[in-house]
Amino acid sequence: MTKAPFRVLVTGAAGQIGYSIVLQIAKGDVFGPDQPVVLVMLDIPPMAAVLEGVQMELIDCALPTLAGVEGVTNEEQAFKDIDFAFLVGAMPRREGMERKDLLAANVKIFKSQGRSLANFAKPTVKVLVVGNPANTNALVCAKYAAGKVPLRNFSAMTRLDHNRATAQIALHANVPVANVKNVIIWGNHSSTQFPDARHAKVVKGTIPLWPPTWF
Ligand SMILES: NC(=O)C1=CN([C@@H]2O[C@H](COP(=O)(O)OP(=O)(O)OC[C@H]3O[C@@H](n4cnc5c(N)ncnc54)[C@H](O)[C@@H]3O)[C@@H](O)[C@H]2O)C=CC1
Ligand SMILES: O=C([O-])CC(=O)C(=O)O
Repeated sequence: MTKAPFRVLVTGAAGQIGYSIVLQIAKGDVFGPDQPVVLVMLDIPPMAAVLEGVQMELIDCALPTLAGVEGVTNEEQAFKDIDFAFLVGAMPRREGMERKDLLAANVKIFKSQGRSLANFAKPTVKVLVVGNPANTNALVCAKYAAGKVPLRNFSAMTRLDHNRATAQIALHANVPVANVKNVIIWGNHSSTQFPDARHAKVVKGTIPLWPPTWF
């Protein structure tokens, strides 16, 4: 591979989501089969041994797109010269909680990581915030990285809401999900989210099928 590797950070790499996305990034599903990546995985110090296990598993896969894999527990090393950041590491909801109930625990993580983006990352870094409440954390992170990393480089992961709405329409209409188009999601990745199916297009065989009777 002739391209220079991207340095890609995944935080919370020892957790549920982090563990499932690192392989997809490492094997070329995200940046393409001819783009090498150096994967940098950050977690908190008590998770160092788990992180080392994840690192060993990735090395054992002998993936041609994986130019290097580092497991670290401090932000300076993690954010140094990165091109992309997947900010997953944060507390998840427990029973009875709303995503906004995670603010107290999680906002401080994204303040600190915003500062680390400003201090250590490439100014061209692109950042996807997954840790909840994702939209608020993305805003906090962007605010603390301001002056170094432009606001437009930050996204919050709300795609899941769009996928869920599309999949539910497909289930109700009894069609493959590929037959559902133009679903829109408004609002936050929270209880204020609004799946908007008014402009959706659903096709069964060759027959347009919208709105169905149950809508
Ligand atoms: N935006 C979205 O669509 C979704 C967001 N989420 C959110 O993603 C986050 C992670 O979820 P899971 O992987 O299921 O949780 P998890 O608890 O399995 O993993 C979280 C990991 O983050 C680590 N961590 C905690 N503080 C950290 C810090 N300061 N720096 C680096 N790592 C840190 C933990 O040690 C743990 O390994 C949660 O906030 C969850 O609510 C979950 C699903 C969908
Ligand atoms: O529900 C949660 O807490 C995790 C999440 O964001 C989702 O699955 O949409």
